[in-house]
Amino acid sequence: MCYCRNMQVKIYGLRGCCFGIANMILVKRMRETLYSSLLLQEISFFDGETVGDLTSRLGSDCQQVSRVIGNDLNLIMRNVLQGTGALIYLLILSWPLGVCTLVICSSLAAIMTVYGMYQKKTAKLIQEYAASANEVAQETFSLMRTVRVYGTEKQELKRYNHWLDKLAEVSLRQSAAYGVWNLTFNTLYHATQIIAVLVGGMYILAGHITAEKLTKFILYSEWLIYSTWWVGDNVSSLMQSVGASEKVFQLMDLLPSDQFISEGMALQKLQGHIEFVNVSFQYLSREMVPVLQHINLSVHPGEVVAIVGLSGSGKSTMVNLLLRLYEPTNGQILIDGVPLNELDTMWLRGRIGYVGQEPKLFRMDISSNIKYGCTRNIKQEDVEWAAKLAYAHDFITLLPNGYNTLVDDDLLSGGQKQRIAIARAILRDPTILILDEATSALDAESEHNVKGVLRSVRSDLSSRRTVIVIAHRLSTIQAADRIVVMDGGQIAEMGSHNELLHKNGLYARLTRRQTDAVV
Ligand SMILES: Nc1ncnc2c1ncn2[C@@H]1O[C@H](COP(=O)(O)OP(=O)(O)OP(=O)(O)O)[C@@H](O)[C@H]1O
Repeated sequence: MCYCRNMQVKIYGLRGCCFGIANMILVKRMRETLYSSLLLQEISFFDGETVGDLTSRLGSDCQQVSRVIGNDLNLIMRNVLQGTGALIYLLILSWPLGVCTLVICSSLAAIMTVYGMYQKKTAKLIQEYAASANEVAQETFSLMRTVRVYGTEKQELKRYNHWLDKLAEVSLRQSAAYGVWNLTFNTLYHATQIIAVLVGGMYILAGHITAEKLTKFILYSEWLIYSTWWVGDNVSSLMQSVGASEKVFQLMDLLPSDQFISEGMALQKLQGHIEFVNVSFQYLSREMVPVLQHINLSVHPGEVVAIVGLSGSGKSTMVNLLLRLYEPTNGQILIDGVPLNELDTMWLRGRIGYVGQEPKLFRMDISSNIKYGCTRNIKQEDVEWAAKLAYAHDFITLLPNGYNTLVDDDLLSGGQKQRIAIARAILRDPTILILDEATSALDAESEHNVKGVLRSVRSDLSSRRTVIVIAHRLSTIQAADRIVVMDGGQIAEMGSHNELLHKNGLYARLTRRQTDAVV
């Protein structure tokens, strides 16, 4: 008895250690999860997930993992040890009574296994429904203006309630299962006591055991059955945690991309020659739909190439492949004659400037947003120089704290955000510049001026930069050296503005439609 108590004290000490370790593991896991998410082999993992879902998982699922280690494992270990000690002692006291108790505990263990599996399933459902409800709430808040304008408040509330109802239903089932589990435990617990008193009483009358031994037996059998209950309770909680954390484990199991583990080649100087050689591609989430088919394109150093085409024809996907956010399914992309996957990705990305369709800014001050990702030593004058060239300096100086103003969602207009993103690209002084509808929110005059700046300004004046520009407003790309017209994931036409007009194909048709629309 005394030995068992000592053991209990030591195990309590173990619990403290487990909690300490668990907290360290929690922080480490959260860091690792974010890190592995950023270095994922396949960026498509995020395509089916909303950012909100992932961020909530990052916090709550990691906490679940930590709870498993800090609490459940520790309690399971403690109760298994206590239960085993009690069982050995019971068998020594009276083996027939010990075997009876063991049979009852085994039944309890079988029931708790089934219950544990059920808990795992419901925990997964609860996590999924809670994430879906979160997603609706997050979406509604971020699209508040659209909801108000279209008067869909009740509709959104209904959508949210749908997931909450599902959540309530599963939670109710979970509580009912817990009730049944407790009832079973109590029945078996009392059955043990009744058996012990009845059989034990008969044994005393027959003179096989003493009353003192029977009292000890009842106490130890109580200990054994409670240990079994605790193990069951903690196993089911462990299953619950495992079920809820499945997504995080899945994320941790993914391998980091080759781009980050293998050291690629860094060229002495990047010329900016880009070649797409028979490139085909489809997204993992829609494997049956070919997005790009047999693309062959060579962009010379210093050339300005515009990519145009109908919505969904694969223009942005070409850029995504060039930025190595995805790997081509077939064919390869060469930069200065070297396959993209043999180049040092970080080195290459440091020489590429990219301005996307709807630039999102970080919650940092304007200066930091302009300097973002620039590895050179940047002075405030450089930041202002880039902002002036991007026609952003004037509106920045009118902000309450100028370049130190913190950017939040509603502070800047779409065009202003684009100018900041353009200033960021100018400051990097890239050899290859990619503009994906980068000036769509600018007025015509600013767009014209900014484009001129983007093409010409290079600190190394001896070289021009290679520019790939995606645009829907065809009037803005007429001066490009070459225009590539995309249709259904293939290159339909290629040539200068005048050549394509003479061809009287898709480009000429698109140009006519835009001119008609203006008239
Ligand atoms: N992450 C993704 N997962 C699955 N399919 C995608 C993904 N991104 C794009 N697609 C699909 O790939 C096709 C090409 O998309 P892409 O964005 O490259 O077209 P785009 O020509 O740039 O269109 P837009 O001019 O409207 O920007 C579309 O059918 C689109 O639905």
